[in-house]
Amino acid sequence: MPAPEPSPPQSRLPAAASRSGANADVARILRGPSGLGTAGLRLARREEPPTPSAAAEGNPIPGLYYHPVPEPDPGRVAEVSRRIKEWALDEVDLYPEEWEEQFDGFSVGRYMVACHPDAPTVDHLMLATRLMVAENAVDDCYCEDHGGSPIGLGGRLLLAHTALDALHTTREYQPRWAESLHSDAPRRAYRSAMEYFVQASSPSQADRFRHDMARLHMGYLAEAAWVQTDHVPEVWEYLAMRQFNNFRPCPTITDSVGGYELPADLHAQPAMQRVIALAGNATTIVNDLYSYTKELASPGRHLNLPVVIAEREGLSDRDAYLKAVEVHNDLMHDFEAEAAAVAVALPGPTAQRFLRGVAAWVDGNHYWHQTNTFRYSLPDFW
Ligand SMILES: CC(C)=CCC/C(C)=C(\C)COP(=O)(O)OP(=O)(O)O
Ligand SMILES: [Mg+2]
Repeated sequence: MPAPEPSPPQSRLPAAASRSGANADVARILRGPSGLGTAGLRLARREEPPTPSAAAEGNPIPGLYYHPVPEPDPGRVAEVSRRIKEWALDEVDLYPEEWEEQFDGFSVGRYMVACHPDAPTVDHLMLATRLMVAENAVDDCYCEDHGGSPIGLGGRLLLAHTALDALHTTREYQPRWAESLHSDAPRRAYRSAMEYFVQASSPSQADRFRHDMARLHMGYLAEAAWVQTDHVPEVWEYLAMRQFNNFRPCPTITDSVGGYELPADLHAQPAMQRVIALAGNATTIVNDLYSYTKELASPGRHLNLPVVIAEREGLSDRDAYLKAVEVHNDLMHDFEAEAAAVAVALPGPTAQRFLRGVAAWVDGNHYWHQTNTFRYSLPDFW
């Protein structure tokens, strides 16, 4: 007899936000209350309503479900940008001069200020910014654009992971490991960014981050294995890989960056885990859609959702891209419905703030992808 099919994990919490008719609840819970006297309950630091800024460059993908954000505070962006460059050059010797334009074009200051509107200080924003830069250094130098390769990736990633999750070994071997953490830019960046993060977060928040980074590294390895064997996975298999090769480690530090802690037992609730996974998946498919033309232009076949749908489902490039937009939109709607249900089931202020922080990260991530015209451009499908 065939084994029963596992059912998809569903929230056991009250269905407070079924898709129809719940938009107002979702908006209130994820973006904060509106109305007289409620400004202090919202995440955004400034008083302006969250309307898209006239200054925002780049066009949103037609038909994409997303929420515009206010233009990130220019004073904060300038200060984070200044400090992150100082860290990259003076503390971790991150890149050679030739890469400066790309470092600047990445606009990590604008990215992190947009994603963390409730960070109490620039020091808090720097925690996220250093980690974001370090994560991209590992992706670029080990996996992709700047000398990366699937060959030998497992060994490189594992050793870099020890910059986040220390090696505990004998006196004889400990010094060689400690030295190794200074031996290339990705390891220097991971080590330093993690040191700052550990100092500012609780042991449980640091461990949550290590776990999310192990997930990320596992995702990189699956992608690399498929590249090595020129394998195009089925669409659901691709989505499984991309759930790990995913932005998840960024929204899940929203509480550390906000200067508070979501207790481990609330973070571990299956319904909260589902919300986090859906948010991470939606943000990562946003990357697949905005980086589509960049990845088409890169050497070899770069797997992303539209490419996999076209290949596996026999659709034209355009139809596959439009289907990928629908997949993203479904993930976003599910994220919002499940987050609203969790907010009802866990009504304490910390869980609510964490959920709003994750939603703010989702919206800021879309903003950054849309407006980063240095890095991304849309295909000509409309
Ligand atoms: C910041 C972070 C945790 C990144 C991990 C995974 C990752 C690099 C992405 C989700 C971005 O995807 P991709 O490698 O396709 O990036 P680009 O399209 O090259 O911007
Ligand atoms: Mg991409």
